[in-house]
Amino acid sequence: MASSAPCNNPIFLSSSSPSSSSHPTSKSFLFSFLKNTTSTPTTSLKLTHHHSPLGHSKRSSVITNVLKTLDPSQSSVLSSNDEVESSPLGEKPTILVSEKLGDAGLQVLRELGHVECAYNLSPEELCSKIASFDALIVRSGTKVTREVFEAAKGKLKVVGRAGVGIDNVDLQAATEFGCLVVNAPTANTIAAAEHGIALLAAMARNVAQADASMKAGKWQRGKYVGVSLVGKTLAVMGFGKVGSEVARRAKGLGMNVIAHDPYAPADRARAIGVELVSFEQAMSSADFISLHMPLTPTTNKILNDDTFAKMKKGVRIINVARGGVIDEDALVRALDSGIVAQAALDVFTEEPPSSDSKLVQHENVTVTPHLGASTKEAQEGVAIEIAEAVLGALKGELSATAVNAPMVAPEVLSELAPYVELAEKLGRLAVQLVSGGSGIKSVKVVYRSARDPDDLDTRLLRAMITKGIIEPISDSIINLVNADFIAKQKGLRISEERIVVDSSPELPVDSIQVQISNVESKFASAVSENGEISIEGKVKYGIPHLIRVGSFGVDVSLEGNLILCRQLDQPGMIGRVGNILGDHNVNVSFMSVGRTSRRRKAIMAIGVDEEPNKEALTKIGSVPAVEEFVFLKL
Ligand SMILES: NC(=O)c1ccc[n+]([C@@H]2O[C@H](COP(=O)([O-])OP(=O)(O)OC[C@H]3O[C@@H](n4cnc5c(N)ncnc54)[C@H](O)[C@@H]3O)[C@@H](O)[C@H]2O)c1
Ligand SMILES: O=C(O)[C@H](O)COP(=O)(O)O
Repeated sequence: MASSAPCNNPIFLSSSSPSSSSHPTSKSFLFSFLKNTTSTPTTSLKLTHHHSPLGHSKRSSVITNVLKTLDPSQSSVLSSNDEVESSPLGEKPTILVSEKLGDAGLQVLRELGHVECAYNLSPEELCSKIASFDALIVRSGTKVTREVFEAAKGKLKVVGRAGVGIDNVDLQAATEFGCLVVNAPTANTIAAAEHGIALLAAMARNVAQADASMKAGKWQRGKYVGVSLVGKTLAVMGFGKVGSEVARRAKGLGMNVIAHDPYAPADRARAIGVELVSFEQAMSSADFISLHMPLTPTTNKILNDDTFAKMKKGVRIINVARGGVIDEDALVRALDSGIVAQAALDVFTEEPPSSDSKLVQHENVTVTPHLGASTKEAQEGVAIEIAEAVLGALKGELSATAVNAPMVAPEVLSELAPYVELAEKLGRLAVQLVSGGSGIKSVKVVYRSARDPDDLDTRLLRAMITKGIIEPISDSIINLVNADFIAKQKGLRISEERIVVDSSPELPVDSIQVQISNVESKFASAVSENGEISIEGKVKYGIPHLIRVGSFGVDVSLEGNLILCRQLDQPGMIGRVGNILGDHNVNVSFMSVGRTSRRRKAIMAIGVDEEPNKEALTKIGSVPAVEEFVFLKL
């Protein structure tokens, strides 16, 4: 008899605007739900929140729907009003803040969570603490490595990066461990852009060097003659949020601004009078180069000996992005040779850099200790932005900044919520129909819908089917963050087919069919003519129903548990099986009979509230007309 593993971890459901893509400037929305855990009971949940694109009541109902689908007993923990009562075992989520965060953000966090601020932790100290926390909030100084996720032992649900760059978080490890990563991508944009401009102007006029000289008692007017900005060409490398704000300001200073960004829309550049150019063109024509791209494998050391060699002699470099985008040794060489006249750097490959760093000590280099985001305004803004994102993820709200979860638009999520339960239950049922020794390798999901195949976002449904299939047969906890990864890791290939059918286009999905091929079934009748285990379900009146098993049509709501029984179609069968269940105090909730033709083979699908004991099941099996049966937990 198959049984389902307890679902004891958060389920993250995420969403974003339909136009969202991996482009960093796209607006995206995360919808997540912290499901009760066996060890960490239901959290007190509050549904007032700030920037959700869904109206409050609509959001609540979506969340409630998804809650119901995941665990009907949980639906009562949410109401449309502010603070919702905890379950009797309820406790607040625990949040570790490992770097200085603005007070306003801490206040927001403390309203709903237990917050511990522990700064300057060594990697070992972080690892030893992390297993007690549901969420971790960091800035750029904390390395959230694979070891941290391992040490968290499944407890850590969200990492919040209070800022933009997530290069200090091991995203792959986070995804593998089903941990959501959110960032605060907008609140420090202006601060970073202003710092870039401050460095540009300070460098051009030798402000830092002149200041140090005067403080050393000197008066060196001749030594610190600068260069003018007006009319000079500035190449903005990375035309995202910060880059475009720098460009806008540089235009105001009378500079000729060009930009290189393979992903930036030309109309945005045109709108502020910036010409988008190739990398080579930017390198060869700029008097000033300002870096504003993320640190990725592609941008790592993107400025190196080769690229410096292509620059105009006497070029000036500004970096408020990430130290790693410059080969720092190559920069020292370029400064020494005069290719680069000056550099102004806020960020370094290693932070803090060593005190004898040739780069930091270079007389033509102006440095600041990663201060780009460090204005009072930006820090308060970032703190609030990340506090909201983390709490949103923990308490089941739409959140704007998921970094490692697939995005599904909120309106799509709202539509799909009832199908989420159906998808998971079909996965859960299908896997229980596979006989013990069979390894599942290939699953096909067929969505029947009146809509055009391009008009149906199935990622959420696929994740839930994966969850339903994998969780009962492994100790993996599946959520939207890690579903595809774990499926791949387990060698499970999930393919999808969308069939346009003549039904209501109002409904996103008419029915979902799950087929598992190349396996044996413990219930032979679940095998279709094509030789695969096949079950199909649909949502009726908001409730998931099983409508087909193999080639037998049935109609039973997917609630409680299910007995599938194939028998010779003859009178009295419902009564006999019903009596056995009744004698063993098992309540029948639904019953449906599907048959091939009169008095031939039939399938009884019986919904039961309780799990029948072994004796009851043996008695059902010994009813002479019963040819096979299976008990399935939903
Ligand atoms: N110094 C600081 O304190 C500070 C503050 C904020 C942001 N930052 C850093 O600034 C950078 C930009 O931040 P943002 O908020 O503008 O991010 P963003 O995501 O809005 O913009 C980054 C842009 O870089 C582009 N890009 C990606 N790869 C590129 C490549 N190979 N060549 C050219 N462009 C490329 C992207 O298309 C995007 O438009 C990030 O590295 C961030 O970490 C630093
Ligand atoms: O990526 C960022 O947001 C900036 O580099 C800011 O980093 P910080 O939070 O460590 O100041």
